[in-house]
Amino acid sequence: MSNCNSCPSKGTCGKSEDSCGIQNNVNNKIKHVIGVMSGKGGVGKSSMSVLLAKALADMGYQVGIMDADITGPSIPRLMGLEREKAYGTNDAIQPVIDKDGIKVMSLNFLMEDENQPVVWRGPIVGNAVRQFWTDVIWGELDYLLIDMPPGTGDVALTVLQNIPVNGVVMVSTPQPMVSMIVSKAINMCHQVEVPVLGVIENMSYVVCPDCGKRIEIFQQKNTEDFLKENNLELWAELPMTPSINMIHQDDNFDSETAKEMKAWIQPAAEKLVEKFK
Ligand SMILES: Nc1ncnc2c1ncn2[C@@H]1O[C@H](COP(=O)(O)OP(=O)(O)OP(=O)(O)O)[C@@H](O)[C@H]1O
Repeated sequence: MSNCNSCPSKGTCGKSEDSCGIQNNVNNKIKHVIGVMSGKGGVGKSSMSVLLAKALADMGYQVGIMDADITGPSIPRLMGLEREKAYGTNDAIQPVIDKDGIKVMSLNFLMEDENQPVVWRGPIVGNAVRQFWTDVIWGELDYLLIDMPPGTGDVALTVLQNIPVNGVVMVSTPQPMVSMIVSKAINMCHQVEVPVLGVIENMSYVVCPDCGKRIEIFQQKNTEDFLKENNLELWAELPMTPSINMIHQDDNFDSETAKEMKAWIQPAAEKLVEKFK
C-alpha cells in the first residue's frame, strides 16, 4: 500500500494518498529519484545517465541507476558490468555494485544471455520496471537515476506514475526533429505532474582534432528556441566524441579521457544537486 510518510516524493508530489499507485519498498531509503529521459531514441540518454551517476558518486553521493529500458538495456555495458549477475534473496533482488559503489539494476543482470531479446508485451515490461522499484534492495541512496525507455509510451508512463520520481532530466540533441519529440516527452511529464528539471544537450558540436575549433554540426541548431518554448535551462552541452565509447573503462574519472568527460557533465550534476538543496 502506498504511504506518503515513507515516500521520497513526500512534499513534492501532487497526488493524494488515495489516488497514488506507488508501492513503497521498506528496503529503500532514497532521497531523490531522478528520471533521465529523452522521448527520442539514440540521443545518448543511457550514456548521460552513467556520466551523471559517476559525477554524483565522485562528489561523494550514494548513487544508484535503474535501467528501465527493459527491451534495450545498455547500462551494464556502459558501466563495464556486462559479466555481472543480480541475485535474489527470498522476494528481493540485490543490485550489482560497481567499484565506485554505484548500485545498478538492469534486466540484463537477470538474463542468461545478454543477446537474447526480451519479447514481452507492454504490461509485462511495466511489471518488470515496477519490480525494479518494489523488489530491489537499493538501501540508502542520495540519488537513484532511472534510465527511462525511449518514447512516451506505456513503460515511460508506468515509471512516472508508479515510481515516486522527483524530477526528470531531459537529454536532447540540437536537431529540430529531435527537439520536437523531446518536447512531447516534456509535455508528458507536465501531464503527470512530474517536474522537468533541466536539459543536457548531447552531440552538441564536434571539436576539430587539429585546431581545437568548435564546429556546429547541425546547421539548423535550435537550442535557444527549444529551451525558451519549454521554459527550461541548459545544464550541460557535450560534444560528439569517441571518448564516450570509453565510458565503461574508467571507474573513478581518473584517466585524461574520463577527466574530459567529467568536465562536460559536472555542470549538470551540480545543477541537479542545487535543485534539491
Ligand atoms: N556525445 C557522443 N559522442 C559520440 N557518440 C555518442 C555520444 N553520446 C552517445 N553516443 C553513442 O550513441 C549511441 C547511443 O547512445 P545511448 O545508448 O547512450 O543512447 P540512448 O538514447 O540511451 O539510446 P536508446 O534509445 O537505445 O536507449 C551509443 O553507441 C553511444 O556510445
